[in-house]
Amino acid sequence: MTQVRILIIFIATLSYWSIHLLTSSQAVLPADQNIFDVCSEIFNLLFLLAMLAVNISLAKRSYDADDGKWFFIGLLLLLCGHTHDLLDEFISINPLVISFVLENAANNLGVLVLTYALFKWSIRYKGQIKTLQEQKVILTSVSNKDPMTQLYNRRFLNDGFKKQLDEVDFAMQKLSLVMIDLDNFKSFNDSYGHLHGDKLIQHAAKVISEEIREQDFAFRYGGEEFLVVIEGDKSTAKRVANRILDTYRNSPFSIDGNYIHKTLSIGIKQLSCKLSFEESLNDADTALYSAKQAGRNCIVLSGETEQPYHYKQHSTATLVQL
Ligand SMILES: Nc1nc2c(ncn2[C@@H]2O[C@H](COP(=O)(O)OP(=O)(O)OP(=O)(O)O)[C@@H](O)[C@H]2O)c(=O)[nH]1
Repeated sequence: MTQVRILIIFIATLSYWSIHLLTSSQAVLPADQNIFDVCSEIFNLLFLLAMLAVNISLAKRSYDADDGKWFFIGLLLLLCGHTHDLLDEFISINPLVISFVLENAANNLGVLVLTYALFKWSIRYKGQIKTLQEQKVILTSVSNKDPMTQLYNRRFLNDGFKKQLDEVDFAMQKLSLVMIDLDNFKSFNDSYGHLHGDKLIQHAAKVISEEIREQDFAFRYGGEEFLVVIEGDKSTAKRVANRILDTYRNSPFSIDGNYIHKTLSIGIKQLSCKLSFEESLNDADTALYSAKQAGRNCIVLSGETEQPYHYKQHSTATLVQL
């Protein structure tokens, strides 16, 4: 809508000055061309009145009152000047100083005020665009993030992130997928309730965000499942995964003063040009499944020995303890 308004004002201003220049060139014509001057002045006046009407009608809608005021004053001044021009064809206005003020001062001041109004408007318009751009950034970030954990969501993974990965040459840049799942989360939920379950998911997300580096991306992949895309090969990914597992296990998390024993299972797959992203994701998921099968609380690297790397041997599968 604002663009349309700017276009209307621009075309109107351009037409006005084109007509004005064309008609004022008639001044060099002999006096018997007076009828032409009168017609052109009437045309100018009608044109200014039309612009005033547009201005008033815009002011009645959402048009900014301050900008509208300056456009209005500018147009009124021009109207004054041109009314004088028209009257000048029929009567001689005395004293001369009034004639001079009316014609020159009103016209020139009118142009000045209109220029000021346009300048002011363009600055405000630029400001509005900047605000809109900032709002767009905020909205994009909100729609890319999971509201519960503030990690990236699956929509961003599927829509934006995968497209970026298409352009990566995996021979040059090493990237790895780290799939993380909270162990025995169902029994935790059953024992402590969903609200505490949500808190534990948020806690895990916090640990993950704190343990990865700036260049890595963490997603909430499912309910209690996370995906981290690590910049680096599988051994770098393993180091980061180890850190996450270590910190998560040892981080304090208690309910009603009772310490909660908690662990994670992790599957790792390095991305390569031989496999699609989906296939690599599948492999990471399979590695995660192997980690679960191996008794949880461990890390499995896909495609290697499939032997789980146990951060610390944990004999029991029931990891929720008071
Ligand atoms: N509180 C809470 N629970 C969730 C959320 N999303 C999924 N869940 C629950 O997470 C549980 C996942 O259970 P399972 O898939 O059986 O996994 P698990 O119990 O962790 O077992 P393993 O993965 O084999 O260790 C289900 O009971 C879901 O209802 C969530 O946002 N909040």
